[in-house]
Amino acid sequence: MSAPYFLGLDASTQSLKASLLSVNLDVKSECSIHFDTDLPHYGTKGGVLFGQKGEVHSPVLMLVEALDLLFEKIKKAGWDVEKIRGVAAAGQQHASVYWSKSSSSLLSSPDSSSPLLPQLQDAFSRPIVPNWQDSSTTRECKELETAVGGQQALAQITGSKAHERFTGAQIMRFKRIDPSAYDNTDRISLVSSAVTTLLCLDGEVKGIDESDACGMNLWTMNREERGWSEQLLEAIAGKEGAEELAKKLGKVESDGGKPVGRIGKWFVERYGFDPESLVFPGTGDNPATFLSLTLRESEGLISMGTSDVVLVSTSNYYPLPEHHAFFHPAQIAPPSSQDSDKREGAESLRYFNMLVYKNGSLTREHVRNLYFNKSWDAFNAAVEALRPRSFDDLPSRAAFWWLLPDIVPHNAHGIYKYTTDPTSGPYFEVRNAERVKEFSNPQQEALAILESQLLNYRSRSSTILEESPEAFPSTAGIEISLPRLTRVYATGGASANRTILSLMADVLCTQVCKNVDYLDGEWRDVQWNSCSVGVAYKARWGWERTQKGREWTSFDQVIKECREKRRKIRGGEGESSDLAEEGIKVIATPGEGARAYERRVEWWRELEAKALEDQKEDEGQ
Ligand SMILES: Nc1ncnc2c1ncn2[C@@H]1O[C@H](COP(=O)(O)OP(=O)(O)O)[C@@H](O)[C@H]1O
Ligand SMILES: O=C(CO)[C@@H](O)[C@H](O)COP(=O)(O)O
Repeated sequence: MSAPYFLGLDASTQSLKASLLSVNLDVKSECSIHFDTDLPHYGTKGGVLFGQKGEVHSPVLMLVEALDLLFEKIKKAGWDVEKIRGVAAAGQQHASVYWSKSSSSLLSSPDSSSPLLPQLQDAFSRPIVPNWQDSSTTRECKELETAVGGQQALAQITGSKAHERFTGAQIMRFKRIDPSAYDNTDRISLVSSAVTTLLCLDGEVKGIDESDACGMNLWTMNREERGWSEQLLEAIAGKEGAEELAKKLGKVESDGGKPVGRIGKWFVERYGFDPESLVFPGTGDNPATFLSLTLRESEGLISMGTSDVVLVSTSNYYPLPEHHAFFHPAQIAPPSSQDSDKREGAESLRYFNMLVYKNGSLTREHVRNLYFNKSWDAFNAAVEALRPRSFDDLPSRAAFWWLLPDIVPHNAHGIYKYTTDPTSGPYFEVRNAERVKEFSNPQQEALAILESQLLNYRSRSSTILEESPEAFPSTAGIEISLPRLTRVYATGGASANRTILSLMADVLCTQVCKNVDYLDGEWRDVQWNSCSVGVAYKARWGWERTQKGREWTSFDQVIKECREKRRKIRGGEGESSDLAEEGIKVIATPGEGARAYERRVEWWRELEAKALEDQKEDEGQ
């Protein structure tokens, strides 16, 4: 038998992507369908349509048609699909898909001579998929929090306070505005489990993955009684409807490496897939990205795409209203209340925590365009000219650029810039901060936005790590006052910028790494999509566990073994002290400037509080 391949899909807001990986996790090929341009007849912008009162959604049939097009494209590109032994899907988090009562028969044996789109027209009870940008459910969020005793209580149960985009509030609103369509709904999926269902096409709507379920405000994360929260089901569907809602939500997959089926006959007959190819539970886009870098305890991932997302790996459950707590997406977890198996190889529960910022790349781009003639080179030169280089070089300006109302801090909105005088002493410095419209030198604008964003990630990740002893050790002789991430992995478009990554190493006082590939004799930043690759890693892990004697092998172990094999294949070429491990390069380490930033976290926190006070005052006027 030839070496197996693995396939990862990523159904994100703007596109459907696929990555094909070798058995040692080399990315062989990628392709994608872009909703706006490849499927223009749906009229989406950025993959979505905007409705009334904060509604943001996309047509569910667009996802089905995208799947049809994606596999046609894969066929044209000549991918060796017959070698694929494992498949898994990632999907935008929180967004939900509603299956009709006839879905099960429509999903059981589609005709392989025809695409899926015409065959699944009646498979859905709701024509739209509410998108994560939807903000129409403020009323429902309040009701969910009230039902359990407030924000902190809901975060304690489900890992997050109520959020408009989370699925619980979305289902509650759907039931309120269209009760008959809700009644006609047989099952509710997340996007990841809907795509998993479409990969199996065996008549069964597949269970939601437990890590992805944490983005619903419905799943009890408490160690002893992990399961759908009765209290929250009742808040949504009433006492009489709670059981039915639990049925609609179905089973939750708590072992992300256990097959949920085989690739559908439709794929075998139409495209030549091997009928033995296994399908593993799908997961959310963020959990999938988390897997592409195999984070250890207290390490972090900072993704700088359209939005900035900070993920922190922890072994303790630490829910707070400002961030989201999720289960690790690839662990052999102890069984939940829904599981009947025993799991001798179960690991202790692991988590990751997530902070999501709407003001990421687009906001940085805005500052670059405003002051640096749309040039990242000019922006970077300004940062390099002014950045702190010693213990005493304390920043004396801060800029909060909340062009969009942000998620963290909740609803922070506006532009707030301050200068302070470090010689005036800690007590007076922030009190006497001067609010300015612009800094005296435009160079300061570049450094100020980056410092504020990075100090934000430094400050809030340290709060998440308060109970992690690993996060305290000093680094490079720099004395640490707050717990810190022991390593950061950077991904997303802005991670191409070495100046940003170098400043990140100083402000977060830690090593910054990236995924790299060895190509034509040198290590280069990878160009692949972390999310579909991360979920293909999961399929690779799950497949390994189907091999003799490997049933309880952990995800981290399998990835480590694959990396080791790749190193051997490289045969000693490209060995370098910059490699943190195979395929992971250290891009930046904290320099002298870190000593200055280490003294500025508290100062920044006070300035952020001041900016929020000023926002309140401005809005009151
Ligand atoms: N050299 C650079 N420096 C800073 N930001 C950059 C650079 N190159 C690209 N970006 C930013 O990356 C963003 C796109 O990131 P990407 O990860 O592709 O986003 P998404 O996956 O959310 O569409 C752009 O908005 C751009 O501002
Ligand atoms: O809402 C969140 C996380 O809570 C977003 O991170 C979405 O999960 C983003 O999906 P894509 O834009 O990548 O499709």
